[in-house]
Amino acid sequence: MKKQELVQRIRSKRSFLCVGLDPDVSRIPERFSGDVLAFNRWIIDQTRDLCVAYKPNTAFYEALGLEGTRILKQTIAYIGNNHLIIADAKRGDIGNTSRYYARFAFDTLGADAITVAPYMGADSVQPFLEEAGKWTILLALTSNSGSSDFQHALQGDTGQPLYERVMRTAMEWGSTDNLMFVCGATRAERFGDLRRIAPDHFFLVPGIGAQGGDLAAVCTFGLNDECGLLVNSSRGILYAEDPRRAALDLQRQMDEALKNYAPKVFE
Ligand SMILES: O=c1ccn([C@@H]2O[C@H](COP(=O)(O)O)[C@@H](O)[C@H]2O)c(=O)[nH]1
Repeated sequence: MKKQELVQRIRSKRSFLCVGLDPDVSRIPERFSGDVLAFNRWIIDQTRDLCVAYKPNTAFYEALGLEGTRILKQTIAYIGNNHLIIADAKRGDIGNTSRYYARFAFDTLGADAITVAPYMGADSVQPFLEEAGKWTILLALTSNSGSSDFQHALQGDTGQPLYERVMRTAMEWGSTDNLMFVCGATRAERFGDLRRIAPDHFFLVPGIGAQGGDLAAVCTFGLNDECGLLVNSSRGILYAEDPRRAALDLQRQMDEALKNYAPKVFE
């Protein structure tokens, strides 16, 4: 899905919600009898009109063995072509291996985007960026507490935090049409800075809901004239008493935020 199409979908749905599909068999309602695919289909049916993206985290499927890969592929097929599908796999290896990670995510699974770790540098990220019409979503400032171990560390030569160096360097590898950044909602105080570094790139923002991130602050400082945000919620929707209601609450907050902070999206 091209950026213009994504922005058009955000505009018409008045939503930049990404629903995380992280099925935990021990938390799926009993009536599904552990049938993960049936649960995923139900969640998708409940949320289709309220979100613009789905993000299955591959860990939850890999843990189910061969059957998990089948479920993931069928889930992606069930979503269809009208949503951006992000394989949250946080890959990255020597170039030759990254090429096969890309092939798995884009060709075997049918995803539109994949999350990638930047640690191994340019040649580890390039094979993902080379895939025409696909998105690479690079970890910049993650939502977990351990993100301060490395990502905030100031770089001796420039005095920039590492996440800034990652973003500025990667912006030379990719463009606003094939590269996004993961920026955690639990780091909302940094969103002004993140937006200054990358004014025109989309950010994938996990960390609201179960991790306690601040959606309002993310929107205030993170929205740009094309929206520029995909905000993810996984457990906060999947295991809510009423998943549709939980998604609708978020969509309404997003609609308000777009009107207040990004009215140009509608022009
Ligand atoms: O910095 C990051 C990067 C990825 N994630 C992933 O997003 C979802 C969040 O799930 P919630 O249940 O909404 O907390 C999950 O798949 C994480 O692995 C992240 O949280 N932070």
